[in-house]
Amino acid sequence: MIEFKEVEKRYPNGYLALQQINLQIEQGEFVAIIGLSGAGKSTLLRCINKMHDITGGTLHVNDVNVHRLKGKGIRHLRRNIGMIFQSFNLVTRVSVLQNVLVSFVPTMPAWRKILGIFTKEEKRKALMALDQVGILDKAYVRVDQLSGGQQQRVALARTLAQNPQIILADEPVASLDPVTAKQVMEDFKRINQELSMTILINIHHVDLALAYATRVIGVRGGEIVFDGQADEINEETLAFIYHNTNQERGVTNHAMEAAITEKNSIA
Ligand SMILES: Nc1ncnc2c1ncn2[C@@H]1O[C@H](COP(=O)(O)OP(=O)(O)OP(=O)(O)O)[C@@H](O)[C@H]1O
Repeated sequence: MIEFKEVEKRYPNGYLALQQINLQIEQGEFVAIIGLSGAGKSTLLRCINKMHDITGGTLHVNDVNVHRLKGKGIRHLRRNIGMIFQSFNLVTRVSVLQNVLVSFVPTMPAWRKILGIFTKEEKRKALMALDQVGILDKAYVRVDQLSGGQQQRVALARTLAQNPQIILADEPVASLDPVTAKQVMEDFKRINQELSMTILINIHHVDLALAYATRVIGVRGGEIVFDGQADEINEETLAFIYHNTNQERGVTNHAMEAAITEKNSIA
């Protein structure tokens, strides 16, 4: 379980990015975090694996107080929490399999790290992870020969090979075309359902958030302003989450209507 209690995050320059965050996420949930750019979605996600340190309140992951962790404790936490980025973060000049095998490096003895030797079992697990995301046939292809969607699947396989309990995905489909974005969301959904991994996904595509996640958290100005089931979301709640005094209301409403129409067509 991930548990935020009265969490605050103030950046060193004094900017208060998160305040009064109270949240409980049970193992196996599929949560989408939505909100305007700058609302605090990435900050919220990155506090969970201690990429950012909270500056107030408490944050526990499976009863471990994240703020207190140091060195080995942080490495252990991150072995249990996979992270997926918009930019895939792959080494594009080597093979798909080599990229997935990288997930074992943190737990390998130093001599194997230096020589780059992987065991049969590690290779088997890496190939299984590629199979889980449907790109086993690409195992020996160089990453730079794959499409964006396939590259995001490699990133997902690399995370799966590490067998985490939680996957944090920061805008994983932002750079993909709509069809590929849906395929990647399907991968997340399948992994969530079949492996009971908790998935937390930051996403700008409200339509995809509503179609695939079971729970939606709306962040506005560093605070949680909505927390409920995807099917509880309507135009009014979206207007509240996406309320921005600097934006033309008409434009915002148009975007929301489009999102709801799209959600209904996906569902
Ligand atoms: N290192 C930092 N130092 C100071 N302020 C920061 C830092 N990182 C983020 N911020 C600010 O904190 C606020 C929240 O940023 P965050 O990246 O969490 O928003 P977001 O909702 O994920 O936005 P986006 O959807 O554009 O990625 C923003 O106003 C941002 O400018």
